[in-house]
Amino acid sequence: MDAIVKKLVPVEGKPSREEAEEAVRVLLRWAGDDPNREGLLDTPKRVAKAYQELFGGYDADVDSVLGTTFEEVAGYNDMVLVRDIPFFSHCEHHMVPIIGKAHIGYLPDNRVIGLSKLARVVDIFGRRLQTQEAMTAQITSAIESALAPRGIAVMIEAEHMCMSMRGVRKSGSTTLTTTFRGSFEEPTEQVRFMTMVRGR
Ligand SMILES: Nc1nc2c(ncn2[C@@H]2O[C@H](COP(=O)(O)OP(=O)(O)OP(=O)(O)O)[C@@H](O)[C@H]2O)c(=O)[nH]1
Ligand SMILES: [Zn+2]
Repeated sequence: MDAIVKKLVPVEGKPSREEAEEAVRVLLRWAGDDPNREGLLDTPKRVAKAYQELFGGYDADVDSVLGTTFEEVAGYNDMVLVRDIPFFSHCEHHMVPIIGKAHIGYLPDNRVIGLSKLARVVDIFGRRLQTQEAMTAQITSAIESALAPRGIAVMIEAEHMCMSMRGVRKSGSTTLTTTFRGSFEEPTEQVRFMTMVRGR
């Protein structure tokens, strides 16, 4: 797996908690408020803590999450699809939320992975600053590298708050991204994937 997919280590080291809180105070002033008023006194501390959760994907180790695979599935070798995996991410351009769902399908090669692990991978990459394209590719590469399936398909549909709340202000528009690798490069497999994603 390439470096971007693996655990990321900040190049210049992490700032201290105090530095992070001071940065929040600067942004509060930039927004036009007074960081010293009562309601905002604890906000820098809360924001620093929230960032640890919202961006916890930088500290996560994808390889260890995807480490457990198993073969004993009675010869099952057809598509496994986990659809509608909800996620929250943040766009790397504006640092505002991306809200979406991921659908992950793969064709096993005599080996499967725990279903929850697919959702965990979405969380790891979601909890980083992202573009939707990169997140789609990273999820695909991580699973492909851990499981070596015959094929993998990943689709993400998401609303970007940077397009809804600000800028062009088009709320409700959805962006779709897909990657199809291995057997899913065949159009018939792509149709089967899409039919299963959309079917209810
Ligand atoms: N391709 C891609 N673009 C994204 C994603 N998230 C946000 N963007 C876009 O990133 C672009 C950044 O454009 P810039 O012109 O540098 O920034 P900006 O002036 O804030 O752009 P506006 O959003 O148009 O106001 C915008 O068009 C966003 O819609 C994403 O996941 N993928
Ligand atoms: Zn954005």
